Amino acid sequence: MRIGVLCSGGDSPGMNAAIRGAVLRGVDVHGFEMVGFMDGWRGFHEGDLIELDRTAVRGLSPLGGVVLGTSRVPPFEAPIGDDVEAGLAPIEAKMEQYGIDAFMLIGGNGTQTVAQILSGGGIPVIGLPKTIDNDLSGTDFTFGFDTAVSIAAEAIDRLRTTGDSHRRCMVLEVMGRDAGWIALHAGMAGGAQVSLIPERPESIEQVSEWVLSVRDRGRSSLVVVAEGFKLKGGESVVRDGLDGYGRPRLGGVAETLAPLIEQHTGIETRATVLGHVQRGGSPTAFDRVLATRTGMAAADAARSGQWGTMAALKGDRVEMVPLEEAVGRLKTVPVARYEEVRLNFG
Ligand SMILES: Nc1ncnc2c1ncn2[C@@H]1O[C@H](COP(=O)(O)OP(=O)(O)OP(=O)(O)O)[C@@H](O)[C@H]1O
Ligand SMILES: O=P(O)(O)OC[C@H]1O[C@](O)(CO)[C@@H](O)[C@@H]1O
Ligand SMILES: [Mg+2]
Repeated sequence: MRIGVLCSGGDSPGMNAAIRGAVLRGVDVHGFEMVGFMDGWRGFHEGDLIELDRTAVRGLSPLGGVVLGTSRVPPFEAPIGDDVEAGLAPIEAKMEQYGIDAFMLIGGNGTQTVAQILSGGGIPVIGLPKTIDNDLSGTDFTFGFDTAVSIAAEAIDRLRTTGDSHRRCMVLEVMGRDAGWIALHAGMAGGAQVSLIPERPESIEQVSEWVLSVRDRGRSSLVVVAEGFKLKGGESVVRDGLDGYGRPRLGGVAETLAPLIEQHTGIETRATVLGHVQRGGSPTAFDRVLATRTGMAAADAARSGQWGTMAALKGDRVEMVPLEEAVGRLKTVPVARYEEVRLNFG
């Protein structure tokens, strides 16, 4: 069997370790041939691919980013309509040209949606979940999330000392387009006084009240905010331009929030946007292990013909779940998880 590996969506620390895990198990143990398409579907469309063998994946586990590259280039020339067979014909023709029998698709919700479309059309595919946002359903944690949280928690620690020295309120913006997992976990790890998430709008009056109560206790506030957070009655803060998939680019909510907090509290406030720093660099040991196990489980699933599934973390086990479990709805922060931290805001 010859398997094509392809990454799409934003990168996520651990993708290299996942590729290595899949190749070590797939090529060396199961005797597959494996190839990697460069820059996601671009490489597939243009025939830009490399052989993946033990040498190709040497030393990859600690490396951030992804050696194959990733992109949001669309897989299909046009939206797949009712005639799925016709819609997938160009992909099947290319698979034949490259001698590919199956895919391993590494990506988030969008990528796994594509995996499901391919699988629905009879193309053998296995999904490997990644996203720093941890918003993919069907799995407990995605690799990359732990790394992003560690980086964000360190940023909180650092902002804290300068904020305390100047008696300022510091606002840190982290990623999280639709789900506030990074803000929630980094805020908890760093002891943030307020964590704001996309799932739960708050009013500026409420945020200011928390910041003032911290000041009244003689402390300075650290507010962590997910990029997708909206003030009550407000909209997401967007930057100019669209991402590769045509969605507005988020970012800048901290810069909107900081002057408002300053205005409402009279406390000097500064904003920091952590941005892509939280997606870069070496994965944590946790993410390396999770990613390697994900890759190995995907190779085992290919060996046993479990197509149309995704390698998911369930408790301490990596199990194959149907792609339907992963797509369709995002894994957002449950109300109870937010409420338990909100009780201590301020
Ligand atoms: N419903 C869909 N139909 C066709 N193609 C899709 C669909 N959803 C996503 N895609 C394609 O898959 C690519 C990857 O999806 P997306 O950009 O959402 O990244 P992702 O895998 O969800 O990762 P991230 O966590 O970075 O969002 C998109 O850029 C797009 O080309
Ligand atoms: O700048 P890019 O690569 O489009 O990605 C930004 C997006 O990626 C994500 O981290 C998801 O991977 C979102 O939280 C964020 O909006
Ligand atoms: Mg997505």
